[in-house]
Amino acid sequence: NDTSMQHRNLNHMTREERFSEAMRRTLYALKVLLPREGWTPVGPEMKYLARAIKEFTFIIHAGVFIPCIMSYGTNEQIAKWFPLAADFRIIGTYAQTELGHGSFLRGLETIATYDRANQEFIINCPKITAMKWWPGDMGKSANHVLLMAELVIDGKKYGMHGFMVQIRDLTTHEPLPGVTVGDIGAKLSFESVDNGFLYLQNVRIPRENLLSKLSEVHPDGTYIKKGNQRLMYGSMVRVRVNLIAHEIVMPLAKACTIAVRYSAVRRQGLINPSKEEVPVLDYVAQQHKLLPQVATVFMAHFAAKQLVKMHHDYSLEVEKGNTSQLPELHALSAGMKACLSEQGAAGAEIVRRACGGHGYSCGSGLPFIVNRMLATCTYEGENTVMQLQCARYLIKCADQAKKDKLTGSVWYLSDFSNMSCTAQTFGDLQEPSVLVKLHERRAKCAVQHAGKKMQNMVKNGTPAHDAWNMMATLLINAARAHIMQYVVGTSVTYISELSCSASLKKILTQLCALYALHNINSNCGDFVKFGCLTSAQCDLAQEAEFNLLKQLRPDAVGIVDSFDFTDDILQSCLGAYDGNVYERLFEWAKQAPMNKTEVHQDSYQYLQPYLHEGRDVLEGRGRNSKL
Ligand SMILES: CC/C=C\C/C=C\C/C=C\C/C=C\C/C=C\CCCC(=O)SCCNC(=O)CCNC(=O)[C@H](O)C(C)(C)COP(=O)(O)OP(=O)(O)OC[C@H]1O[C@@H](n2cnc3c(N)ncnc32)[C@H](O)[C@@H]1OP(=O)(O)O
Ligand SMILES: Cc1cc2nc3c(=O)[nH]c(=O)nc-3n(C[C@H](O)[C@H](O)[C@H](O)COP(=O)(O)OP(=O)(O)OC[C@H]3O[C@@H](n4cnc5c(N)ncnc54)[C@H](O)[C@@H]3O)c2cc1C
Repeated sequence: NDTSMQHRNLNHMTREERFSEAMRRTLYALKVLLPREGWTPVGPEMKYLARAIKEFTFIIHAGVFIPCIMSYGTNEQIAKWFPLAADFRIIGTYAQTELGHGSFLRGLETIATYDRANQEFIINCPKITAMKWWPGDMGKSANHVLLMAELVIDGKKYGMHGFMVQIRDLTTHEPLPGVTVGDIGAKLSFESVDNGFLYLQNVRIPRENLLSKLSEVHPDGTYIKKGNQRLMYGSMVRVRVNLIAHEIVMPLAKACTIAVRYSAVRRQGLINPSKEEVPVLDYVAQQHKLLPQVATVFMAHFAAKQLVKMHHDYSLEVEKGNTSQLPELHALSAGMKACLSEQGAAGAEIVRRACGGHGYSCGSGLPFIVNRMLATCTYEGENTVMQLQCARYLIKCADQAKKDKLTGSVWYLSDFSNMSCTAQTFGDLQEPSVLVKLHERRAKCAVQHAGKKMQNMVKNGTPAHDAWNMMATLLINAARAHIMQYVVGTSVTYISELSCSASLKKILTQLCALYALHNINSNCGDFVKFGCLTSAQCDLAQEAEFNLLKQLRPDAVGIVDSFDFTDDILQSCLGAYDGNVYERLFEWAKQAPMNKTEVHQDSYQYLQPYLHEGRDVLEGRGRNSKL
């Protein structure tokens, strides 16, 4: 209810207005509303902030830069930089991606050369492709960057390391000498974020600015490794784990809220010719578009909670020096981020499209969500690259499963029990245990299939790297299958262990079954090819899904209302709680800057001569046109 937090109509603002408004609101929220003592930008408050603010700034500062200080800094470095960053007295970003490289980190070209005489690192972008490009908050906001660069000592390369580099003056905010920095221009979304470019030429930083938890450089230039170097990639794992809730589950929940509420209000056409026009939500085709996406919100939420817990447990182990869980966590977080962002972004577009013309209006609030979710498929690890990382781990585990009993998320790869499906009715296929088994079997077969294909190619003389490249599509499918079985399995377990009312558990169980069946029906080729289901059972699976749509239809609005988004955060004429869609759309349109005058003078000057000629002809004064 604080008017300082109320969103003005973003669509009627320029990009620069949105940039400064987002910064105003974010700082107001962080520095005025939150209790000063005790909170940190990576604490639970961020979840509520991210929920309450439609466009906030400092996502990378809070979600990546600060956690990196904690992950890569020594205790002294954390003590120096964390308080400054947590209190926004320095603003940072995570500068890793370059104009020429984003996925292949070993190809990054920015160099940090150690200058023993002065005990400094000299930072250079040797050519244009080495320029840092994309980091959020970097164009105009950040005055520091956590720069990921190749460490070089006496001509020898030591790989990517993290360096704290100040890029702007803390008094004037002007770029420092050797620093060329700015905004990369208009993007598909994130209008309020100043993703930036950064060209560094002979910028000197103290030796102490190498974040040295995992490695350090002594004054004489001696390089010391201090831990598992793969932890250097740890910040990316954390962001992949965290962004699922913030950037996939929550936006999809907003989109579903808008689309389901609108579909309950919008009457269009007849089902029974003798009755009145129906709400489009009564069309099974509409239910088939919307309700599986509502189910995805819940299942992705449950699976993400499990992944966050796994990451938390892993972090405690790393503190004790045990990094044994890292390979599985990397594979799972990479696969989950890729597959759920793919599903979420596609799902948001499906529900937007289900709202017809008004879904194409920015007044619906849906284009904002769809465009922003599209970015989740690219940042923090491009999806294809992440799915292949996940597949790399699965293929290794499948080989190991031939001799060892596997545990963790890949345990099913060493499950050689009879997994044939005996379902005779569509009710059998709504059983959670049956759905879990089906997904495990499909995933196991998909991984083995990809592995077998590559082995056969190598046996026939194909180099392993070429076999990998040629089978990439099968490997990506295996990664998707693995994640789907993980999401279904963790969700079934989570719901079964949830202490809640029987009626709520019934709805959640139905949603879980709907998610699993929708996945089966969307990938039935795999389920038949791998012998998981017969063709007749595939028919039953479709029947089972349609039956669940019918069962869930009466509760559809109640379910999305449970996401509890305010009208202010939805910013949607279609999804407002009162359902007054048409009045809201009309009011919204009238506020458009285009309508601040009845005649748009700038364009009228071009039209005027022709209009006056038309007027004269119609009033009998003008000459007939040549046409
Ligand atoms: C007010 C604010 C309010 C709210 C904010 C708060 C919170 C918000 C929450 C989150 C933020 C939300 C949104 C953020 C928005 C935008 C953020 C975007 C930021 C970015 O995009 S940062 C840049 C991201 N870039 C990448 O992800 C690069 C991807 N590429 C790579 O990771 C690597 O290049 C690679 C893995 C593809 C290949 O690396 P490589 O060549 O070195 O490795 P190999 O493939 O040869 O494998 C070697 C070996 O290493 C293992 N490995 C690889 N990666 C990892 C890892 N990350 N962890 C552990 N192990 C890893 C791999 O498995 C191999 O092992 P093996 O045993 O040899 O098989
Ligand atoms: C909104 C947004 C915010 C961002 N914020 C940040 C940030 O704060 N900090 C930061 O450092 N970066 C940031 N990024 C950059 C982001 O991390 C990179 O865009 C991402 O890692 C992909 O790298 P790239 O763009 O260079 O694509 P490339 O790596 O060039 O990939 C291009 C395409 O090639 C294909 N491809 C690449 N490698 C392979 C492979 N091994 N196998 C098969 N196909 C492959 C894929 O289809 C891929 O889409 C942001 C990006 C966006 C869009």
